[in-house]
Amino acid sequence: MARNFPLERYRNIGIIAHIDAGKTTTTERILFYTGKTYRIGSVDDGTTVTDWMAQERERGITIVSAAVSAEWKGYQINVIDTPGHIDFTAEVQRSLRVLDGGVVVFDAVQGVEPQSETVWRQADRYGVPRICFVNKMDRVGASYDRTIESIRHRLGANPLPMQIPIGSEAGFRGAVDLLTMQAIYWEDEQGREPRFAEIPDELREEAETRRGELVEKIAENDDDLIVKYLEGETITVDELKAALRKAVIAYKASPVFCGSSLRNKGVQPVLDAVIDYLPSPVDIPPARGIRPSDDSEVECPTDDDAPLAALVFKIVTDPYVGRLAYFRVYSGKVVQGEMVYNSVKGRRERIGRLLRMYADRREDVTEVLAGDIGAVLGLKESFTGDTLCLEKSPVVLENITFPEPVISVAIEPKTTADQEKMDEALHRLSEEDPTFRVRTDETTGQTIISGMGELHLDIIVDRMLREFRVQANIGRPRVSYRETITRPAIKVNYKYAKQTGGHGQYGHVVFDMVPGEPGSGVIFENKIVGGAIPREYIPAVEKGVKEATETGVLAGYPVTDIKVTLTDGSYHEVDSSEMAFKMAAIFAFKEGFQKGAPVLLEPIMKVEVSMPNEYLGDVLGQLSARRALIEGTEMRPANAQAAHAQVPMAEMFGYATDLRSATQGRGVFTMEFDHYAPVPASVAEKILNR
Ligand SMILES: Nc1nc2c(ncn2[C@@H]2O[C@H](COP(=O)(O)OP(=O)(O)OP(=O)(O)O)[C@@H](O)[C@H]2O)c(=O)[nH]1
Repeated sequence: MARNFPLERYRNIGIIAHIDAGKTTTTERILFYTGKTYRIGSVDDGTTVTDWMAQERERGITIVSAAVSAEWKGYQINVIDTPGHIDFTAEVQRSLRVLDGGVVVFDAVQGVEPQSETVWRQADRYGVPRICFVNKMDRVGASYDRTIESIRHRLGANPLPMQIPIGSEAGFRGAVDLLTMQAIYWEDEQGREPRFAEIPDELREEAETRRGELVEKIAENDDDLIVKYLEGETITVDELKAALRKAVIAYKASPVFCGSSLRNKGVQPVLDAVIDYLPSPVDIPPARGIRPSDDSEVECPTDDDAPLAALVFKIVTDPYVGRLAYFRVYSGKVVQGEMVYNSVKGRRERIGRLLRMYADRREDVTEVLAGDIGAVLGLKESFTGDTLCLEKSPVVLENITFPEPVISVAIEPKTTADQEKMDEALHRLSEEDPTFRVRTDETTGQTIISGMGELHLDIIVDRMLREFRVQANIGRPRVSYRETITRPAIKVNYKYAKQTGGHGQYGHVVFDMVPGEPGSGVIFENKIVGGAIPREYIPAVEKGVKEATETGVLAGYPVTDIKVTLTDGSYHEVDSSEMAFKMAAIFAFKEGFQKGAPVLLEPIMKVEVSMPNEYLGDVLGQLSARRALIEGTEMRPANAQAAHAQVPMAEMFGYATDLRSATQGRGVFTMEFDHYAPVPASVAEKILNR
């Protein structure tokens, strides 16, 4: 099958924003103007297309990144929806991983907000070129210039204003395009037919000055243009666009546009800018992967004829269609009916029905080519982060790293008859969401779910009810503590020997256990030389270690940041078994752990609170009472202050309510996991006594 469009005419983009900046409304308008939806959706009526999940509609929050395809002026634009709420940064991360460019939406009243900073930094990390859209120009207090200033100062970015607004607040009517020096007005109700006109007299001088500044800034980035500029030669609009495109793709500049999605103004120039300035899959460096046989690095060129390399970035369990895996093809093609190889799981899978998702329909396709995004039904073993490739030429694309869940709650079905249904529902939800985990507490037999915050777990419980019809009670949220050792335990020696009737059980291991780097998890290494323990028993020893780390010795929390090295041991010709070696490993681990001066670790969150000036004292007081380490404060526009702090997760429950009452509802905060740190002794004692 030929491509719908040449590869240079693909754009894989995300609409990135902090909560409530208008991402969903803007996405809606994009889908509307690109002609794939037949009426304008509205977040406030709960009729949007991308917010298809019921509770998203109710809460007005976009949770799931659906990938939707659209067409604009002969280009294919794949829009990957990204969530704005901090509890879902894992969703943001995994979508950023497969995007080639982003449209960052700002609220013209609020300017840069804490969450815009978080996602902006993440976009830096994943190397996503961006254009900016200053939305909500119709609101009272909207300011295009102040928003651009905050992009420059707070994000340290290089924003280039491409327009100036015409009219403001309720009188906002259109914009002056500083490249073409034309005025654009949106006058019809749906904003479908922008009217182009002369620049109004009162804006002409400002437009001239700002065009001069813009041309200089663009020319600065291009050796040929700067010469022309300095020599006073005319530079054409096409030359300016070409130079700006290069600068955007090299992360040197971000063009800025203005509008009001809700009032149907200003969206088409953003679509034009997506085409003009954001990269196609061939403009970005090829993806890199690892050859599993020898760990060598391989390049995955954007080429349909190269061996397949595709990344699964999203699993959605659709109650009607089934399990849908969204993937991005880097090299080669995914073909319906063919076998592919999941190199992370080491499994073969058959590609079932292949779909391209539009806002209002699904389209069956026979193949998805390099640089494109698709969805497949029927994969059984493949999850978010897995690579699909060819068995004869396996490759593992760089996996997506997700933060560890920081809170957990016990959950039980309202009726015991629902237990099985609940287990199934939780299992499926955890497949979709790598930051959501399910486990059974060994001592109480309770089902424990863990996630990134209270809202995250609320939504899981809500989805269980709606999509799987399981009612559940949940307990009080608890912090996900961890356990580790602080001192090495060398030559821990354990001999597991049992004589039961005829056959005996014999396994003997010697371990060195040392504290690991923060964030290193559990590492097992086999250093036995010679045949102290036959090779076939080593996996059983490793399994025993892994099992022992699942429930720690101090208070049953998972163990982390520890390195276990198997150095010696012995076996018995007749009585040794895998079981015996596993048991020996479990007992040795427990013994060594006690010797290693074990401590409890707690998750420490990076918290940023912003509020009007007059509440700063109260906010800092509240934070200090919550064991916060205040890192600093800074002035924000419009008489606001921001406080940065590190606060133990345990102290953050109920913070939203406290902050609201201390600031008369005007303070907002964001938090994200930062690191694990030892719990102070006095606090640890209380937790251990519980
Ligand atoms: N006045 C005004 N309000 C807008 C505009 N765009 C969006 N809104 C409103 O702002 C609110 C948030 O808009 P959404 O589109 O849901 O924002 P979002 O960023 O997608 O939020 P999440 O999906 O929850 O992350 C809604 O009530 C919109 O109606 C605009 O241009 N002007």
